[in-house]
Amino acid sequence: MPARLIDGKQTAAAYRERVKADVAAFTQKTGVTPHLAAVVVGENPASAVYVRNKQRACEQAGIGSSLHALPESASQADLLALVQDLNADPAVHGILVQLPLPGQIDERAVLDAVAPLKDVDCFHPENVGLLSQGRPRFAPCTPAGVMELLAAAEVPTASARAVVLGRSEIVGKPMAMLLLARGADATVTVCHSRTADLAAVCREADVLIAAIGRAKFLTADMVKPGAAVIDVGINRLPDSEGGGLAGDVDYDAVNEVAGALTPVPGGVGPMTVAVLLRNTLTAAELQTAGEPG
Ligand SMILES: Nc1nc(=O)c2c([nH]1)NC[C@@H]1CN(c3ccc(C(=O)N[C@@H](CCC(=O)O)C(=O)O)cc3)C=[N+]21
Ligand SMILES: [Mg+2]
Repeated sequence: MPARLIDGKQTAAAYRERVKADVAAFTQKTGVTPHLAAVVVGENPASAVYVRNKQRACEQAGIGSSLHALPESASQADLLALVQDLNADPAVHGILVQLPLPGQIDERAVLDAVAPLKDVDCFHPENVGLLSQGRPRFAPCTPAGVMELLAAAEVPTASARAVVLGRSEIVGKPMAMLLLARGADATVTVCHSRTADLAAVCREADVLIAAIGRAKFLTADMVKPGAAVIDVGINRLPDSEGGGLAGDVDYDAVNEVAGALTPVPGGVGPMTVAVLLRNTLTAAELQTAGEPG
């Protein structure tokens, strides 16, 4: 019995329509157009695709965007100077420094330099702190996108055992925070590549979030029959395996065991972009006098 498809494209489209209406109302009231500055360093082809998707989504939502590209050889000082300029520019509300960065640059130092009120990724320690205290300024894009998908698919979290597979700063850890938050009330286990009996731990999950960055890693024997499985993976397969995009989930096999399942592409990815739009409006509201903080 195949799993129920959780359609990220459809959920993201409805979410983006709501953001578009809120942006229009904000701009109408304040005369301010929210603006996202995207910073890209080097020639990473995946980054170029994602940043282009984000800019297109901005335009469709009435949000301005600009692309700030530095060469692969850029120094950390060059990048920090650019971030400082964007921090100081009142016309820029959101700043997104597309990861990964080239090896000569310390990602943590750069992400720490983004003004907390413009940190639409929710990567800055201040914003991660607010998130962990249950009073988030911004929703971490991918984890909040996952929560929207669970809600849209009417997957209950309050009574659920949730297992997060992966402990990254971008997904795993903030994902656990959102599932634990009052209102979501899940009972959360975070596991990772060093977890013993990983398959047994994953099989305990009613809600299983795969975010480890390894193509088709989550196999059917790791899924409790009927569980909801959310695939955060965005792995580019080598041409020898047919190329294209694969998730962290072995989709065809898990599809026969799970109760609900997100596809890759068409699942979490579009939601990540949609939440980024919401965060950019939030940033504009926070930085526009007279708007509720
Ligand atoms: N500062 C920063 N913030 C990020 O949020 C961030 C980042 N760096 N670096 C890379 C990852 C990856 N990421 C994706 C966003 C959208 C799709 C997306 O739209 N995916 C489409 C398919 C797109 C395609 O065709 O490749 C889908 O899954 O349906 C994927 C991946 C955000 N990231
Ligand atoms: Mg690096």
